[in-house]
Amino acid sequence: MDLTPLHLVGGRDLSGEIAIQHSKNAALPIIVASLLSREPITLHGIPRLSDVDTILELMAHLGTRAAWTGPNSLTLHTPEILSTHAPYALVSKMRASFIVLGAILARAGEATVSMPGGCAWGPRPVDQHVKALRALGAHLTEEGGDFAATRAGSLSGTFVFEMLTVGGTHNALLASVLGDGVVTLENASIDTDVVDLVHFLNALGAQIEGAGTNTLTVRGVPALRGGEYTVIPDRIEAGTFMIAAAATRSRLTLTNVRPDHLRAVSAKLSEMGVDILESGDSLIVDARGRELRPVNLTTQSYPGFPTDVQPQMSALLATVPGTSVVQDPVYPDRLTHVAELHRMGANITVSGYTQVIQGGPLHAAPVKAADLRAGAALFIAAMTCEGETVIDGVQYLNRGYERLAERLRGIGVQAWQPQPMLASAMD
Ligand SMILES: CC(=O)N[C@H]1[C@@H](OP(=O)(O)OP(=O)(O)OC[C@H]2O[C@@H](n3ccc(=O)[nH]c3=O)[C@H](O)[C@@H]2O)O[C@H](CO)[C@@H](O)[C@@H]1O
Ligand SMILES: C=C(OP(=O)(O)O)C(=O)O
Repeated sequence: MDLTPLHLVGGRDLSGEIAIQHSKNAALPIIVASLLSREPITLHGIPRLSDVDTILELMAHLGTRAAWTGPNSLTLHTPEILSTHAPYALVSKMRASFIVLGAILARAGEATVSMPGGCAWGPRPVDQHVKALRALGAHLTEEGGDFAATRAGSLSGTFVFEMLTVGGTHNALLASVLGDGVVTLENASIDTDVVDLVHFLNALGAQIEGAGTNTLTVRGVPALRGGEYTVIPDRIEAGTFMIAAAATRSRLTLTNVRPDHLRAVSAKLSEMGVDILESGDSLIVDARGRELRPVNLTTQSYPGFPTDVQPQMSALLATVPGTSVVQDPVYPDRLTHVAELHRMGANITVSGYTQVIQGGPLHAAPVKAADLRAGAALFIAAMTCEGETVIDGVQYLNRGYERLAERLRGIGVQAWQPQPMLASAMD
């Protein structure tokens, strides 16, 4: 994937239509869940992202044969688990890979998985993953940076999560699907990515009830069959482009969206004065000629305002005259966008997990993304500036946004990644 910096000249309206990719954060656990079946599985709507390449590298190590059978269609087949060890070099690249623990444990009866690394914005504990698996009967030890898990028989029993955790719910579900026990997960996440994972697993023959509620009941089954499944649209990418339309005071049509997954973002943009029109699986965002109002927001688990859209919203609010207050208690240190937005003239004061934002015009500057959604905040800010912004750290954008420069050009943004000159061409 192209790692050269993203150049963007802003100050122009967005226009037309953008087809939103399918969900990265639903696709990754579904790809991992394919480990539970010995039979081939075809997935549609898999975004071509570096995170997908990373998880496939780990899966290849575990024994999965993967083949792209269409631009966004992937066939996965794991007839045997060849290794029950997910090493540091592969797990540390991406936190989502930690859920292979539950999947390998279910399929092979034992698993050793390296602790996931912390993220650019701070610690992200996995204590709930570990407590859940232990409460359901797995034996877990921690040594040398690895978690080693074994199970004597099928997992069973009840676990009550201490907070809503998407990854923790994924891991506990994956560990519980095979066998003959009954597992009840209480205070489970109702996130769209958990619901999509349950729909996928049930399509392969799992027996999970309660998707979309806080209580999930898993009745173990002896095996999962193969099958075909299409992943849901990416609500975080959709939220990003809705905010981009608002920031540039444009009218933009988003296709391949689930408007019902975007209600918290839509409500905040409406409160600011943006018109949002839902029509089937499309959404029209219209901010033309609007004087947007500042707002306050606090992130929450789904269906609340998503932390994954907080940096983008902070960038938008940095352009809206008046005072906005943004709080991110889900990830209190998710603030790497702030210093970079300062370079573009933003007035943001941070205290704990609270940003107090005094909006006003921004200006182009060289900036660097230190994580995925901070990168999105920067390209949104750049769209509002006359002049050329150069965004470094494109490897983070490649984690979550498919063919970004090309798709930005499709909606009227001047965006490009200059190709480095080959040595031979410079002779
Ligand atoms: C690949 C993927 O899908 N990533 C998403 C997933 O991450 P991830 O699944 O890692 O996030 P969680 O839902 O687990 O985290 C929610 C909150 O619970 C806390 N927590 C979580 C687990 C745990 O064992 N102990 C604990 O304290 C976290 O610190 C956080 O404050 O959901 C996050 C919250 O919507 C999103 O920002 C990420 O983009
Ligand atoms: C934070 C994200 O992903 P991850 O949990 O993999 O870091 C994200 O998608 O915004």
